[in-house]
Amino acid sequence: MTTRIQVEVGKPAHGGHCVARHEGRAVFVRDALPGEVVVAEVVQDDADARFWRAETVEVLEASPDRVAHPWSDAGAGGVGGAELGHVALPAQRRWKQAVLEESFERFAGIPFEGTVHAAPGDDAREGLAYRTRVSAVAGGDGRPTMTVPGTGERRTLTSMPLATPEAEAALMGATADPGTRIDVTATSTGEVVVTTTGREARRLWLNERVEHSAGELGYRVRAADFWQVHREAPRVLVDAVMSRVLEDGPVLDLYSGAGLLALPLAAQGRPVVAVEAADGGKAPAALAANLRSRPGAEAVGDDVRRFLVSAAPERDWTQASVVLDPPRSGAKARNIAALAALGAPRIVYVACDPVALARDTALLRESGYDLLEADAFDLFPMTHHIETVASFALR
Ligand SMILES: C[S@@+](CC[C@H](N)C(=O)[O-])C[C@H]1O[C@@H](n2cnc3c(N)ncnc32)[C@H](O)[C@@H]1O
Repeated sequence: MTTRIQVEVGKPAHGGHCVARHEGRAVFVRDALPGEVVVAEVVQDDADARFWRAETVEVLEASPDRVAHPWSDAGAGGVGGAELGHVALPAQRRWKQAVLEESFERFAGIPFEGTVHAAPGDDAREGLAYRTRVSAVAGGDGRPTMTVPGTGERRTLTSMPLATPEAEAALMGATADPGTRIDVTATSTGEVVVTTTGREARRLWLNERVEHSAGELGYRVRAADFWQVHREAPRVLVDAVMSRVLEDGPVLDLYSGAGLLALPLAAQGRPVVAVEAADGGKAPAALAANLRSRPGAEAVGDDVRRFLVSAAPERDWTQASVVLDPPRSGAKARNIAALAALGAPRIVYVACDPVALARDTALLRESGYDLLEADAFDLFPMTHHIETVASFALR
């Protein structure tokens, strides 16, 4: 039997839901907006649970920020991947601003004073047509499907409007053996590829171009390599990092992927050490390819933790800028401690998770760094994700 409750919806929480209260218990409600009154179906109603999760099934009093979901396959009861589609685009940014402010207040103990900026062109495209990478799983008839959150049910896609038109067309035209993952990559140079195995994706070399404030750069990237998803993200993040590192001196780029952030710094002729573990400790192929012709730039295939405690202390980083772009879980205590021990005067932290950033901010502050500023970029419209760039100075 399912439990339905009527709740007044409170503020947004990290993860794409809003907080409500029911009989003294916190309930995380999806597909709702702050200030709304909704009927929600509880999806986890364990009597002992500290909090419940619930899905909106009826909106009794709608927020003025509620809009029709732009993707017919998603929204309440539909596939995941666009959990803020029912929220007007400016209100999505206010939502993310509120999450950042709360994360900093709770986990960093200081206010978040930045702003959530739209990526260039997103307002004109209404927050759609931005993803250059999309993935799905082939259903029973071979066509692309995505999962309905919390159910495990797979639905065949009829469209994917978050993707660029080229990526959407490739995804919708793709078929594969049932159960196979389908990955679409549409590069900035017009290449569009569909891969269905990791082996194939590791063999397929592609070309990206990034036009940033200080010039234009070409990158070699395999379909399997990490590359920023939003069509404008490479440019936005390169500019954000370049304006925050020290004007000169060496750079240590940790979690460097294919070298998106390392290459423009190496192109300035400064010594760059870039560390990436994607190729399992072997030379990271894309990173090495992108830094090959840059004297003074080094591509290191290693785990960041291992590098920080073994190779890094043998060098002098006291004039260096560290660029840190960890996965969603953040850098965490042991990495922050090892990093702080290097004594680099500047750290530029690119974060895809506001709570992880706020926790790491607290750790950096305890380890002798001051937060200079932090600013945010809405590089994942229609979702709860947000990219934040923060800079820290050694006290
Ligand atoms: C968020 S991506 C950033 C990549 C790059 N800075 C960019 O913007 O394209 C994080 C990268 O860290 C790598 N990574 C994750 N855990 C790692 C670890 N423990 N050591 C080294 N690299 C790691 C991943 O393979 C991924 O390429």
